[in-house]
Amino acid sequence: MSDLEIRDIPLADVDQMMDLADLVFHHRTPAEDRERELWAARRAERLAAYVDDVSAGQAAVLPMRLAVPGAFLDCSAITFVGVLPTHRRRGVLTAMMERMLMDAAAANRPVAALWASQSAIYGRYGFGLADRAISLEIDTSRPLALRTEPDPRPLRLIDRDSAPEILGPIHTRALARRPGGLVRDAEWWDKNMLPAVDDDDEDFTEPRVAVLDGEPGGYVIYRTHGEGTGHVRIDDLVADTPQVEAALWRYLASIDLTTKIKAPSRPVDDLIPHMVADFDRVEVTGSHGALWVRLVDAPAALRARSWATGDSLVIELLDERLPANQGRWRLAAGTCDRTEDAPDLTLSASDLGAAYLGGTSVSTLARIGVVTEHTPDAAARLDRAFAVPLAPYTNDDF
Ligand SMILES: CC(=O)SCCNC(=O)CCNC(=O)[C@H](O)C(C)(C)COP(=O)(O)OP(=O)(O)OC[C@H]1O[C@@H](n2cnc3c(N)ncnc32)[C@H](O)[C@@H]1OP(=O)(O)O
Repeated sequence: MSDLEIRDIPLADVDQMMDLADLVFHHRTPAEDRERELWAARRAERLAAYVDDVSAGQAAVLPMRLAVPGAFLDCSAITFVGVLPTHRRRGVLTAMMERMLMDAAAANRPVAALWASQSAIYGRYGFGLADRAISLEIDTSRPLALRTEPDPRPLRLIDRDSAPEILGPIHTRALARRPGGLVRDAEWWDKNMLPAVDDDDEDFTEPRVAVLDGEPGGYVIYRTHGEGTGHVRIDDLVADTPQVEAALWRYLASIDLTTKIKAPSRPVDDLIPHMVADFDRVEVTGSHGALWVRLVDAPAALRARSWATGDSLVIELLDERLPANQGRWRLAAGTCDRTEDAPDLTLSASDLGAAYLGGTSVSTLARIGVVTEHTPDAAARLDRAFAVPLAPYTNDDF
């Protein structure tokens, strides 16, 4: 291997990061998205990998807080990963990842998380796919009857500038109920509600924001497209109660000159497929992987997480990249202690990352042979302890 050195990227060079991102992702970022990405790059910890003095790769880490079951944890949110096509498969990403995980540990962030461009990349670094999302389409060409009585209070449309103040508290309450989301500050709301270019290149309006005020309350951020047979596309929909959620869906379904709602990202346990009186009106059109999670300080992350049973069991954690995690741990509510006791099950860092938010069944991982049970029912016991009332879900782009 040639000489490889990791250096910090100075603030003055963030523009070049956008250029490298465009090069490796084969696109040209439109001006309005570029502004948002520059904002993210400026607030990030930025690093470049130099090979023989050539800047061959980059990555960035946003210090964020991740909602995990029963707690919020400091998290290295990894993004902007790219390596020049001329320098691929020579260990550049591996060197950057080692540095980012080391930095996360030094900064006392118990977890790291990312959105992967390809599933094949990050398991080797101890990341596991911790949640998924589904996409839905709802036929609204006729009135949509709901089985849940909608909250009768009126909605109002608000200015995007009011979003942090009004939507922020509703979003924060939702994070406490459902793991997988990231804490948003005022700047996040501001930058992430800029018009974005649509994946399907359709001509959507700017985001509209409808709110049901109070507690319980809720909001929906959506865009509309077309006339007559146009549709509504949901960017974000959050409600404190199923009744508020029903009120938001009823509102969206009744917007004139539209015949369809498209929801590209909803939780896997979303209520709307069950809420509609006629199930045929809702079609689940897809499912995609969302957040990949890595326990950087596994004992700290496991102690912080809520535990749904009074059980206690021993895991043998395989984690060669972060040896402080490696070995046997006795787990119980609020407890993760080193032990010499025989393990109930053996699992890898990436499988623990996948299971940590409660969105991946350890029993399934045992059935496919990647988690090893040493005592009967051990995987099911860990599943019961990791159980969460609402499936993890991530709708934060970073
Ligand atoms: C969080 C994010 O930002 S996701 C965005 C990631 N970026 C992209 O997808 C942009 C396009 N791709 C790239 O820039 C690069 O190919 C990267 C970043 C994916 C990989 O960078 P590289 O420097 O080539 O990775 P590196 O050489 O360290 O590879 C380490 C290992 O991962 C494997 N690997 C790397 N990328 C891939 C891939 N896309 N698919 C399968 N395996 C991969 C390598 O084969 C290697 O395996 P080995 O350890 O068994 O030999």
